[in-house]
Amino acid sequence: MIAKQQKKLKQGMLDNVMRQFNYSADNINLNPNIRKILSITNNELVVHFPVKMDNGDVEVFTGYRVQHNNALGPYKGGLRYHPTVDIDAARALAMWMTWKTSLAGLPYGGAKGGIQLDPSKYSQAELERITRRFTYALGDNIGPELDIPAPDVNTNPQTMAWILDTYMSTKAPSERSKNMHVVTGKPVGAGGSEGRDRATGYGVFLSIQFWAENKKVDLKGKKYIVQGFGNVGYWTSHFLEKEGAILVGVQDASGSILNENGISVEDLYKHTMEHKGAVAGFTNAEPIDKENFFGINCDICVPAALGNQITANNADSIKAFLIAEGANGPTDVEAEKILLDKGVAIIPDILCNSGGVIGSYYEWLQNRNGEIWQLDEVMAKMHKKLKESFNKVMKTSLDKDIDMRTAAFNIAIERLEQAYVQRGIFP
Ligand SMILES: NC(=O)C1=CN([C@@H]2O[C@H](COP(=O)(O)OP(=O)(O)OC[C@H]3O[C@@H](n4cnc5c(N)ncnc54)[C@H](O)[C@@H]3O)[C@@H](O)[C@H]2O)C=CC1
Ligand SMILES: O=C(O)CCC(=O)C(=O)O
Repeated sequence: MIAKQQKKLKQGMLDNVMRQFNYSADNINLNPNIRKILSITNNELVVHFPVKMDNGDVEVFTGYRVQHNNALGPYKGGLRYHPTVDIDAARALAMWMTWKTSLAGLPYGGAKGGIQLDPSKYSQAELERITRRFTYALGDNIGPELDIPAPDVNTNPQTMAWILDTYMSTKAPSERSKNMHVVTGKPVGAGGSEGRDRATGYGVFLSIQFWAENKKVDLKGKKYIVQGFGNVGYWTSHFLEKEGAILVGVQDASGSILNENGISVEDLYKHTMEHKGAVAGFTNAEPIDKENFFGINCDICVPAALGNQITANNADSIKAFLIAEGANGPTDVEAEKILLDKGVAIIPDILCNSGGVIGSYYEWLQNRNGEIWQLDEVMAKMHKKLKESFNKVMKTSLDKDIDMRTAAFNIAIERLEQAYVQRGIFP
């Protein structure tokens, strides 16, 4: 079952990001030499490392870190713990990171990685040992000015704190404090930044709000569904609810639920905290079949789980007029064609979920400069930065009469092209 799902995600995500890239490269007539460079990853690290389990047995795990491109700055991107993590998934996700950091105007490149495992099968103590061993195995292939990991699916501030602690333990005492920015998304008490916890969801919410302002749509009373109720799904829902939008459906790994009259975001969050993160069993909503989730009657759809969730198989059933991609790569190329033909707008992942890496950048800057910023400062900076990105994408989309994903890719790739040309690699 896992092997089957893995195959589907693996083939889909890399194929998807390459098709998106090539479409945009054709659209901007990208320098063919730069197309060659950007089509392939710079470095790929696969590590196998043994870890002692609670019962005394040893298990060997496989971890990945793919560094796609660093033309604009150090590699940056999350670590995912999931059975579907493999080399192609890491390649695809690393590539999306390069476009995302470029679009956001950050001094970063793109990377991604993780471990192929189902974390629900391991105790907290085992996850700590797995993370520490993985960090040792990565060694100096990560570093505060080289490659800076962050949280992704099934990793969190605690995971980042273990990585930081392990990485620091490999450095001389006098060097340790200089390495605080080797990871972002840390707990605030361990060098993290105020606001990084909500950064991605806040960015998804702001993207929806900017889009709504642009199209003169009032978010109050609009119905929305969310796939994934983890970090991104929860915080997006939190901000949308505050704006008066109504959550009517949620799907996560445990099941799918519906209440056309509205689901309280905070009540559902409380339920998930008491049920190992699962939405299943929430009493103020009814369970529905997994297959019917994307067809729920709503205005806005927020995929905030895994890649390739909206495909040619379900795109036609979508009733929403707006898809805001909280996840990376949730919509495949075939589905996107169907949706655009139907007049559905899509705020693409590399814009929509870029609040996360923008929040990470602020954490990295604070660590690097010995500063501590207040929450309102971080949120205000994030708002300004996201608005700039959003406006650029919207303007390009309207001026050139292209969809928002192509506009976002064009801006991101042109910035990279300019960097290569100005550095004189192709005189
Ligand atoms: N955490 C971050 O800062 C960022 C995350 N993202 C992307 O957002 C997405 C979600 O990430 P997080 O919220 O951080 O992860 P998370 O681990 O906090 O939550 C993941 C959620 O997805 C659900 N899920 C897993 N498999 C599923 C399936 N087959 N069907 C339906 N739901 C499923 C889980 O039950 C959980 O609710 C990922 O695509 C990630 O790459 C993007 C930018 C930044
Ligand atoms: O915060 C970061 O550095 C990257 C987060 C991430 O993995 C993503 O944006 O997909």
